[in-house]
Amino acid sequence: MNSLPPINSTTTNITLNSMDLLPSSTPSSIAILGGGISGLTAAFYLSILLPSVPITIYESSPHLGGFLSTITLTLPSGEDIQFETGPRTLRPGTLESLVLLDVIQRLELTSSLITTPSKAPEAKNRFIFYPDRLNKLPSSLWGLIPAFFSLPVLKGALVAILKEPFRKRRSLDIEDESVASFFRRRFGGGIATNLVGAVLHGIFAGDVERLSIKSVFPSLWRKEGQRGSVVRGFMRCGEPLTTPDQELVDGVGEEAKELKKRMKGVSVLSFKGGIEVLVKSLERELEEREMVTIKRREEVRGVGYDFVHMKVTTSQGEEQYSHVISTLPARILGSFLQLPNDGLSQIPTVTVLVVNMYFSTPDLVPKGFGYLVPTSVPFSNNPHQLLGCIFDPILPSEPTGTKLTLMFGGHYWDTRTKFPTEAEAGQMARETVNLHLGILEEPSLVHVTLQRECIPQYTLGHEQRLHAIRGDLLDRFDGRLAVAGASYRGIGVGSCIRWAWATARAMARAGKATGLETVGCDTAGWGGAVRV
Ligand SMILES: C=Cc1c2[nH]c(c1C)Cc1[nH]c(c(CCC(=O)O)c1C)Cc1[nH]c(c(C)c1CCC(=O)O)Cc1[nH]c(c(C)c1C=C)C2
Repeated sequence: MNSLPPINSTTTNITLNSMDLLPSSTPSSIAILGGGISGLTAAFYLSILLPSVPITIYESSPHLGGFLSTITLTLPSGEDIQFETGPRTLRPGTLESLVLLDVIQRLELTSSLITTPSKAPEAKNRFIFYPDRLNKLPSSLWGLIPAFFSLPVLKGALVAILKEPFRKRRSLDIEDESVASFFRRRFGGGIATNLVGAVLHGIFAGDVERLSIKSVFPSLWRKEGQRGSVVRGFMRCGEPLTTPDQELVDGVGEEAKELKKRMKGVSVLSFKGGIEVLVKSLERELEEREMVTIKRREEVRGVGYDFVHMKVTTSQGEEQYSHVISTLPARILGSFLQLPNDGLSQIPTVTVLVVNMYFSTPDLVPKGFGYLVPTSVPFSNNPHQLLGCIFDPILPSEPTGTKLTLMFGGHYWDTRTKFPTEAEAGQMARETVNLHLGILEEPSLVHVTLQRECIPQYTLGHEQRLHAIRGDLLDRFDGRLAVAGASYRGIGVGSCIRWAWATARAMARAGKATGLETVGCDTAGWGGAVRV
């Protein structure tokens, strides 16, 4: 199963800039902090690359997988309905999905895949609720022209796009900017608040006025910098792959590239049995590896370095390792590292309230992926601060009906300390589907999950913060402590897997890493080019 060759020597030709000045130390024992998808992926690849090195995963909860969780509820009739309470789909179209596909084929999960073609209504029909109704977004270039004239949410957008190439390019002293300010400067206010604000609800559950264009849409920022215009930048194709992306393409197995070719025309992936299948397979695989130990219900409380060993303090005691990879949320790691520039503590997160509902009547919503609600919708039309609603597919094993997942809160609840109870959340969801979709029927099943601090926010200055964190980690830990996870370089499952793989590889090959080696380098990510 493992076509990735193990590493049995410290001599590698990897380029790590300032890291090259540090003495290399071959990992002899590695701790992974956090058993979410990033921690599991890092452990998975380390156990392949360094098969004789002991690896210990620390997870504070009894379950692995973090926010990835599939649940099954039973109707009074005895039939089961499956819900996802967190991320549910994986995107095979991005360059970084190569690592996800590498994991999938190594775990022999290809036969469990469920694929949704890009042309299927469930993938291509996306809606924005604005100001009091669903606006179906165009799914093709041809559909765009009539949509400019008929959709309230696209009012003024055509003129804004035509004018964009003639707008002044940004001044050289702007180092970063909020997404809203960037779009206002390039396209005017309407697109920024209505369209882009909604899209950021559907990715970061975040505030378009606070998120950083440079970290959230790096390719748009780059296009303006290089071509003076986003629209002109899009007209230029065929840019060469950047170094981190080339390393990605070169680093994954041929089978993953083959699988990627088979995924042409696929919009999203999931698994029969839900997204948790990925977690369970990784867990099973790691449990079978003699050198891997998984410590559940063991909370990490501190990390130290005495210039010889890394020390991990947990709720159960203290252990020594040669190297550590932290996949804990940046703020938690920051609270016990207290680095001089304190960059870790400045990466905030938002809380999202997820309500899953099942109604026994089918087709209560149009065919599609779901809808998003921008901040510009009047309060009276979105009193409970819904961010968006997913129209979940009914599985072949399930009775006919309508399945919805509503997501509330996010940045709207930044200053809240008290969140709705289960009963209040259920009521909020009922009132919202009534107001937005005209659904009056009582749901047969309702499930509420408060995902506390689940999505990191790449706010203004995020990239500078990452530079500072990299410097602090090198100064303090000599490349023995590296970071991975959603806090840094991409919040989706695919990004978490890509960067955990990259960090594990850097640590295994060079014996020193921060996980932030390529900060500042262009990468395709989910916001950029899609090529293999
Ligand atoms: C309403 C809230 C949310 C919805 N999804 C997420 C939230 C917070 C989380 C999320 N969605 C995307 C990502 C990026 C990584 C990935 O897994 O691909 C994350 C963390 C993907 C995404 N979802 C939407 C867009 C435009 C994107 C970017 C990639 C793409 O174009 O596919 C739109 C969207 N998200 C939600 C809905 C209801 C929706 C559109 C109708 C839910």
